[in-house]
Amino acid sequence: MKVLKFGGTSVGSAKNIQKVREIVQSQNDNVIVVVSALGGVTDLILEAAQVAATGTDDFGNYLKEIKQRHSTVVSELFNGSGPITYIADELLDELEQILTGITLVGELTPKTLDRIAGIGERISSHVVAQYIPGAIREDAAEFIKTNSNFGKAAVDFDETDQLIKAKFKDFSGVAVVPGFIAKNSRNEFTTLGRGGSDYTSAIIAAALEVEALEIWTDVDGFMTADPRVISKAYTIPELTYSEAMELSHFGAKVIYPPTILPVYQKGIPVHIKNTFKPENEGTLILSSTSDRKDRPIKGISSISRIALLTLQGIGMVGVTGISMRLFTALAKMNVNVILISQASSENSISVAVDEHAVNLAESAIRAEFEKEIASGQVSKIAIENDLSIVAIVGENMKHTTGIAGKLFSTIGRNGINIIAIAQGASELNISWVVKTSELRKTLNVVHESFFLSENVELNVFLMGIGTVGGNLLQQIQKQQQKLLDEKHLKIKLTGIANTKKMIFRREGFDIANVKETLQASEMKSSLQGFVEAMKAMNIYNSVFVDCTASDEVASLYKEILQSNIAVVTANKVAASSAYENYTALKNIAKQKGVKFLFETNVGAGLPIINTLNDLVYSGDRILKIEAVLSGTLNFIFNTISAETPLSKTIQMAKEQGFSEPDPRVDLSGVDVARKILILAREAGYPLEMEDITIERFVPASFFDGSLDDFWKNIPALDDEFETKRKKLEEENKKWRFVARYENGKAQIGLQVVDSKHPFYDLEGSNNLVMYTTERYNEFPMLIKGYGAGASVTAAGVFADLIKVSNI
Ligand SMILES: NC(=O)c1ccc[n+]([C@@H]2O[C@H](COP(=O)([O-])OP(=O)(O)OC[C@H]3O[C@@H](n4cnc5c(N)ncnc54)[C@H](O)[C@@H]3O)[C@@H](O)[C@H]2O)c1
Ligand SMILES: N[C@@H](CCO)C(=O)O
Repeated sequence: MKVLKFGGTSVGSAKNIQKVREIVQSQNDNVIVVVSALGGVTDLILEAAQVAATGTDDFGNYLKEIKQRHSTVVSELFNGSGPITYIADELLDELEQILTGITLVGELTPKTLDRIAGIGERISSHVVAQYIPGAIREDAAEFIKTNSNFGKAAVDFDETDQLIKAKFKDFSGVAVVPGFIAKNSRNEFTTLGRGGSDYTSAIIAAALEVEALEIWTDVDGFMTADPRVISKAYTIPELTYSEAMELSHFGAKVIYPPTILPVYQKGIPVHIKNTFKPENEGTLILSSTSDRKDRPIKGISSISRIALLTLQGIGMVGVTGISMRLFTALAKMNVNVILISQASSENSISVAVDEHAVNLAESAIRAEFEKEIASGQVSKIAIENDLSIVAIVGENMKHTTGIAGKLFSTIGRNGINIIAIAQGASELNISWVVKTSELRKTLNVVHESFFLSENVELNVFLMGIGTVGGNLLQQIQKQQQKLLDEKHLKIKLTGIANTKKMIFRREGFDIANVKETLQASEMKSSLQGFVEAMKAMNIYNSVFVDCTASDEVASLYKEILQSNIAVVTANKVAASSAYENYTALKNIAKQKGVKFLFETNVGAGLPIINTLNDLVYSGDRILKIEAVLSGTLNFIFNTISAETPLSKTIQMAKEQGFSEPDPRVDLSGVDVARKILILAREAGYPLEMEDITIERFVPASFFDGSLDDFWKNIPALDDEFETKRKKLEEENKKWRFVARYENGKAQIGLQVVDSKHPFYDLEGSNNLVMYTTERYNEFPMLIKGYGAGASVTAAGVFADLIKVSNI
């Protein structure tokens, strides 16, 4: 035998009741069907009663709607005829009479309310019983017996179990039973509390020790998190009774928590199923589950509209009875305590309560501790509003180390402040309090970090869509699906700006037409505006990508990192700024637990900085760096010829995307100076730009004036360079612009190399770096390859981005 319970939505319309019939008829077993009232009817009855209690007869509108709901369903299912019409009318007349009575006396007692609260179930059970061929209706009030705590009566299990067993002793077929209602020993109607139909079904299931209890509802079962917040939330296939209980308490309103106890005691499996998608597996609740041990967390639940009350005072330390008095005071006022946190110092106790109860709770505590407040033993009763409680639940957390560590470091890394924490020794649940404004981010972060989300999300805010930024967009677009399919990494472009416009979208932009979207945007670009928008969006796993060459943009990193947003940058300005600023950025990143990555600052996509870091972190010491670090200059010296003069090669380097937006930065040696400075710093040497000796090969006068002046004047150097070039060619030598670091000193300049020199054969825009280290001593380590260009640089930025995601 099985017990099937159908909720309000499942019996909410004629169409839905047809589905219920299909489900019941598809069972190859005897079934007891427990039903709720038609969706929304119980609320209407309760509201009508409240209105009636004001002494007016304004309940008419509610009554009309209640009657309308039932008559629509009855007429659609039974063509408006048959015995059901009389039964429904009779019960609705009973409701009307009692509501009229309430109006006359102008008072509503809990007992009277219970007299009518279950009328919806009484009607719906008749409707369903008559609609399923061969089904009989049984009245729950005859066999579920309670005390007289109207509104939430306690079940007398001894009597109830006996009555249920007697009632269904030789039962076969289909019986339909109203949920929620019961009677006391005086034969008066009582109710089992809201959500009580679940409870009814569990009481019957437990008494008869049935094979299974199925709760049919309008969702697919317990989800890993609230699907309205986490789009990636999915149905949890199996839960233990304790896990289901915890998740229900913390806001997952799939099942009414007391339901669990009777079935848990008898070890009866509970299956949560969706009436509207019966083919889905749903959630199975059992004594022990067969799920994966590598996922210690089953689900995340949350409750909003929480207030935290903190009772504080040095005078509380070591004094017994404080907690007892606190909780007794709250209990007396019927204030439900949702979370408790007390530090071992005992100088404060925090309790989380429903926001609506906070004033009541505060006055109860003030009254209780009046004397201690007056004497200063209790120094403060602090109240914080607009909070939420989040809880992770999972039996596999027990004795698994590192969960709390991972949880709180992930939350911290995303800049979310934790206000209070509670974990019971059962290790089944860790709960913590955050500001409600941080709730969405918290749920996302936790869902993702415990692999409850199938995909890791990376939210990208890109500034600058020129040569590198533009190419990066193309690469992300091309690779997006593959990363999602194979690496479960979802890269979302959530913000983008050029110098004119900026746009933001939490759900991410379609990269295929993001440039058009940006152009059509009305939002003017503003640096501070961009940062403020990122902060306001407050999305977890956010990364700011700088593909500009701007000083102003680089000056934003501090604030960005401080907001727990990672920074990936192709722009060398920050890492080559004052040493103090460079270290400050690194420290903020470290302190906040977010990444600050700039691999493309040296050698474009070549792994020059990462390799250096690996050497240093593994205990090697960098003794000497010799390198060709300018793609532009190497290209120029490889391209210059009798037909292609210096000025032309500079233009070509610009056109091919090798040079800086302003090529004077390359020609002046500034770009290379920045690079050797960054390498020296990453090698552990605190160098400043002034410490670098720069030997220029283009006279300073060419860098005075505007960029236009530069382009106009530069051909004046062509002849001189051609003469020198010819001579070099005859000697079979080449120019290389070389950077060197050794013994705390760095210098850069033009060098003539012969064919034996390792830099001689460095083609095109290639770069080459030689690290002489303690380990790579006799034969230095060499890294060589394209040192500039849109696609390789964008690829390097992309690689840094992927590193941020930690996949
Ligand atoms: N091109 C390369 O081979 C290469 C290699 C390594 C590193 N880099 C670095 O990458 C960065 C970009 O280089 P690029 O070649 O793409 O230059 P680019 O001139 O093609 O693109 C830079 C873009 O940034 C935009 N920009 C500038 N200031 C801005 C602001 N305040 N707000 C929004 N957008 C702004 C510009 O409008 C431009 O579109 C530079 O820092 C450069 O040093 C380039
Ligand atoms: N302008 C730079 C780009 C790479 O950093 C170069 O030519 O090397």
